[in-house]
Amino acid sequence: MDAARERPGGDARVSVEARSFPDAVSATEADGRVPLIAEVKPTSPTTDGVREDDPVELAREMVAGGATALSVLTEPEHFGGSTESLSRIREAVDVPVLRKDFILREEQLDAVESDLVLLIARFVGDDLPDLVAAARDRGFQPLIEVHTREELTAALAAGADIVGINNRDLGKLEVDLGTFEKLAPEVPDDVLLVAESGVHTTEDVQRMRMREAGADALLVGTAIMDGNVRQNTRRLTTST
Ligand SMILES: O=C(O)c1ccccc1NCC(=O)[C@H](O)[C@H](O)COP(=O)(O)O
Repeated sequence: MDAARERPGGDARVSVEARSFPDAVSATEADGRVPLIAEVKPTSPTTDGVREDDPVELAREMVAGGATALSVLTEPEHFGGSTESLSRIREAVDVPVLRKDFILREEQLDAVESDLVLLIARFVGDDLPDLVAAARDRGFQPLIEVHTREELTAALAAGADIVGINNRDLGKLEVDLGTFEKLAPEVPDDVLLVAESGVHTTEDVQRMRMREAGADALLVGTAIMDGNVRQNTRRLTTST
């Protein structure tokens, strides 16, 4: 995390007019589709190779496939992302866009505009309440990512209203869909709940959306980036 902490912020404080993620989720539900955040992830520590397509084209295909929102990696070293890709994508689509990165310092929020920003409880620790406030002050909708009960407690104490439960253990890099099933019942009903990572099949979608687990939305990267992006997105968004 030392390298992530060193990464620069922006030249000036940003002020965002965010596209509402909760409204986009409600509209997707009303349309009879599965609310899905499709992730533009050119590569990752657990993926072979790099997807070299223009990220804007990938993003447009995801939206054409029915994605409710997009997640765009801006981390350059391990995920092949950039703030420039995010800006171009947000310009090209009209759905909410999540900035996916390892944000550790307030100034890093100013590197680029987006509608949502990811804050990972595991990495920000005691700084979570201040970063949530700093993100909201700028107009961002913070999506707070957790993987354990302790992190969920910290997220709720920090006032989280959008929580992502990551099925991937970012220490061991192992994925277990049971993580979401275990923690989801402890999330209050008024919190918008996102199931992250490890969703590949329509059965996985249904598993995360089942009554007990109850994901309001899913965040999917690998299963969408691997092959025809539009078809992959459509398959998952129509698997009701
Ligand atoms: O995706 C990785 O390999 C990874 C490795 C180390 C830290 C984070 C990582 N991914 C971040 C994510 O949470 C996922 O990109 C996202 O939830 C989508 O997951 P998936 O659908 O399993 O690609």
